[in-house]
Amino acid sequence: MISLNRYSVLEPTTTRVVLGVRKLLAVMSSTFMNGGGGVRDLYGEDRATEDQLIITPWSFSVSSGCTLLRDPRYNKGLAFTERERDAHYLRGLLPPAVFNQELQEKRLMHNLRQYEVPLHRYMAMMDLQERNERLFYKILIDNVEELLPVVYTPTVGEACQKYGSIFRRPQGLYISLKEKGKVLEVLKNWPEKNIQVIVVTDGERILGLGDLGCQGMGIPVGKLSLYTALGGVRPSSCLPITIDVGTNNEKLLNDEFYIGLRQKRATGKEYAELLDEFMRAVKQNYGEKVLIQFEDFANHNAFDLLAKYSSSHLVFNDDIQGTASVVLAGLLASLKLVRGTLADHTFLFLGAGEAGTGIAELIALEISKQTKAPVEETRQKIWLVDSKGLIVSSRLGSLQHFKKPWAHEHEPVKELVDAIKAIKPTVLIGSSGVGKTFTKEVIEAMASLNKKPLILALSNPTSQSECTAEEAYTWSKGQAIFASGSPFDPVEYEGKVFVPGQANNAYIFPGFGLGLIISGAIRVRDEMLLAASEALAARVSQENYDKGLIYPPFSNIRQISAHIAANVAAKAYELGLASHLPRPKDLVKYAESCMYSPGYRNYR
Ligand SMILES: NC(=O)C1=CN([C@@H]2O[C@H](COP(=O)(O)OP(=O)(O)OC[C@H]3O[C@@H](n4cnc5c(N)ncnc54)[C@H](OP(=O)(O)O)[C@@H]3O)[C@@H](O)[C@H]2O)C=CC1
Ligand SMILES: CC(=O)C(=O)O
Ligand SMILES: [Mg+2]
Repeated sequence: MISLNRYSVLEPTTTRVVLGVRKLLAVMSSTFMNGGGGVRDLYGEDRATEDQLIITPWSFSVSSGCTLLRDPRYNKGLAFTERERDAHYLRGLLPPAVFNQELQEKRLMHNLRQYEVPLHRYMAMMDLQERNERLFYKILIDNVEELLPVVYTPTVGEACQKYGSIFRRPQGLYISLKEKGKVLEVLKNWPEKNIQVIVVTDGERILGLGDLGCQGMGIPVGKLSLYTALGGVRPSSCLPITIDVGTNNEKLLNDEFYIGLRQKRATGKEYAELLDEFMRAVKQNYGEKVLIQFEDFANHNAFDLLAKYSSSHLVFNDDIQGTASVVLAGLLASLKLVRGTLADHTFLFLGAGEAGTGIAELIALEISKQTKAPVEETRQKIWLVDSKGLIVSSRLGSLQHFKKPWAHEHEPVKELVDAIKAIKPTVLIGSSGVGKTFTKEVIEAMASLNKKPLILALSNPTSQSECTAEEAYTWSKGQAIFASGSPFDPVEYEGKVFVPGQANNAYIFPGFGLGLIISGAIRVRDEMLLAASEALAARVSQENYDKGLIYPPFSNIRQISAHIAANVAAKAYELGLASHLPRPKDLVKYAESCMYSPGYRNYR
């Protein structure tokens, strides 16, 4: 198998065929000139580059034998055929049996199900990803509903909390303050050159678990595995990154197994400079069309980073924009169950941060689009409560900028339940990161005001959910339409089975990103988020509605992602932001055809 290896690790015993010296030197020099920019000398032959250092000498080699078995991208384990075992020097390195991929999948799923501790399943999945990438994605795609809670929320939250203890092999790129001034060089250490999506965190707001510093790496790794499994983006073009500027988490700072910088978080100029260097280096190394997804930054940085880079880079904040799009989709779908239009509803949020205000703004934009009323007017039916109570105009002077548009005229209200009584919302959305805040009194208040209250408990992981599915259905006496950020099992209440939906941005970002990639989009616009919501809402079937669901099951997610991608791409073409021309006629088919397929390939 031809793979790109570091020149320094080439050994005659592990690499049987090395390309000719001339070609090797040429490849070594290729594209890896120092990033002064300007000169694109692929083979290090121009006078203009003769004084530049080769930062990373790469070489092509042909993997066989143990090297092949240890290369997760090409390893097939026991699925190597007799012919492949002969041709690739594998004889004796594998036991005699040949298992096809389906049998491997069956065996692995059987083994995974033996683990009773979710974290052990997570670790087994990560081991598989590092051992046999195609098998990892095949079992994730084929068993998505069972494995999503393992590689994603809630288990990924626990994995991040214990990342230092369970750390085996590094996944993704770590860029810390130590690398300030050298970020481009760090990017060049990553072996893949054709990167299409980067998910980056600084670890400060990991799910609802707070500051986990460098251990937040589990989130970009998990999100990108969903980009591939759910959205079909090739794993080789995905790059997880953690920016380590320290942590204010004392527990981690005192933990001997903590893997990050042992210092308090850098802020202000020092933080901004590292982030800016990173953003410039990404564009320089991967070009204009690489998608940078910001994930789990604290809100005091998240809004500013998005605003600062949205006009110069292809950036997307999943917590603000992806969450908004998924919730709007659920609301649009719910109109089949509660009737009326979006404009007929009144919305109350517990939590006015990235998720809360992001969702609020997209709802306001959609109502404005539907009714032609100005967005300043459509915001009036949307209310938010933060840790200090209802956001009202008398608080304007002390509010963060992203809360100001929601400061409506009203007397101050401290408690959520009192806000419900005063505002009389039809929809209650939890985005506070604080568990158990939708108390019995809260749910009962919603049920007393509405025949079918819509209750979304978005906070992750499960421990931070505002209420459980069982609480929502029982306390509302079966009236609630309920969905949550982390999954809950179906609930039986008075002889009826209620199936809760999962309102999680995982429905949106994989298809959204694919849509940007296939159209060659260069910027993200709100209209694309609305297009994604509409595509997702349209995938909810009558059968789903009959069960009280406002989201389709994840089992169809690849098809759903293709429709989301097609709608997003169509919008990119319409807005003149697409660069892949001509526009494919059938965007759904085109999106499907671009999706990564994890089946093993035959080796000659
Ligand atoms: N389901 C999904 O797809 C997604 C879920 N989430 C989840 O949403 C949660 C919040 O994320 P995010 O918006 O980014 O976080 P932020 O930190 O940006 O916002 C949290 C908000 O909750 C408020 N808050 C905190 N404690 C309380 C309380 N006791 N009562 C009322 N309000 C409170 C904060 O108030 P103040 O401003 O006063 O501090 C702040 O406004 C997390 O758990 C995250 O996992 C996030 C993205 C996607
Ligand atoms: C789902 C997600 O992005 C979050 O909880 O932060
Ligand atoms: Mg997130």
